[in-house]
Amino acid sequence: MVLNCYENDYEHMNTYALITGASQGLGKYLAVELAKRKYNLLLVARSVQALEAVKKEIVRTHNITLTILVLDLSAIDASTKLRDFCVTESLEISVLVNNAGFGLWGSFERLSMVDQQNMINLNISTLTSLTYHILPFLIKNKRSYILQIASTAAYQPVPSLAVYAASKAYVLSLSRSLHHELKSKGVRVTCLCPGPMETGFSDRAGMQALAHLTEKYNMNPEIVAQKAIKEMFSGKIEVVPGVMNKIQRFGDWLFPKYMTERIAANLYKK
Ligand SMILES: NC(=O)C1=CN([C@@H]2O[C@H](COP(=O)(O)OP(=O)(O)OC[C@H]3O[C@@H](n4cnc5c(N)ncnc54)[C@H](OP(=O)(O)O)[C@@H]3O)[C@@H](O)[C@H]2O)C=CC1
Ligand SMILES: CC(=O)[C@H](N)C(=O)O
Repeated sequence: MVLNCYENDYEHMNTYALITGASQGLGKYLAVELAKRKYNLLLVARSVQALEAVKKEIVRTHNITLTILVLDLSAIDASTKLRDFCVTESLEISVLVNNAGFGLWGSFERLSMVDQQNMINLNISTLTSLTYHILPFLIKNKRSYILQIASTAAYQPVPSLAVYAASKAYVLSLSRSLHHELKSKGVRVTCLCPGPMETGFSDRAGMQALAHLTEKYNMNPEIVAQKAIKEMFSGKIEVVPGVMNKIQRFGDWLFPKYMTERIAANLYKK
């Protein structure tokens, strides 16, 4: 298998890829793809057991250094704690993957504001502040990469996922701006906009009742991760994996917003 990036160029050897939300789901497979390319890994999530299991699985196959850090990234000081850990451990970071995130399914006024604020803290605030605080590590390298995880939900408002979809629209907008701002500094920014995947997302979002819908369009997160990392190293600004997701993206562009919003409202109605 030909792995793009720099398998013949050992500039990145001994540097780390920092991946948030790597204890399961998409983040775990993104970690595997970077381990294949001989990156050392710093994996961050809340569940120590799940992180330990991922570590055991990866180091069994790949000869890299893998460090885990248990941290609730929805906490306001999480990004500075993570930055301080990287300074204390003298980690050279050349890839940042802001993957940790979750959704909440339900009407805006009925969902808990505390839970929705936590989602904003993780999906928006920590993603932004971690990008800011890790940037100095990335700029030290000749080539570095940032992979931000948004969603196809970024392309249109989704009633019953109102704050979640808005958070992903923010991630997409921020990523596209930073792609241009940071190019001259040797930092390539890519935004991944996947559609539904077979992960723990739906359970956490409380979307079990929509299983008939999500399972119909679910993508394998391992396939999504392979596409995402390949396109990140090729410097692509925006990645929409899967034909159905590309069709949805085209439809969101082509049809009037009111029409696509009504379709989403009916699809995701709780
Ligand atoms: N699955 C899908 O249908 C889609 C998902 N996405 C996006 O993909 C990304 C990955 O989600 P996915 O893999 O699907 O979902 P999962 O729920 O399977 O994984 C989420 C990961 O994030 C971690 N995480 C969640 N909350 C926190 C927190 N407060 N602090 C630290 N880590 C946290 C979890 O670990 P732990 O619980 O141990 O903390 C886990 O490793 C998310 O940003 C999501 O929005 C986008 C489109 C579709
Ligand atoms: C809204 C979804 O079903 C999906 N999890 C996504 O984030 O696009």
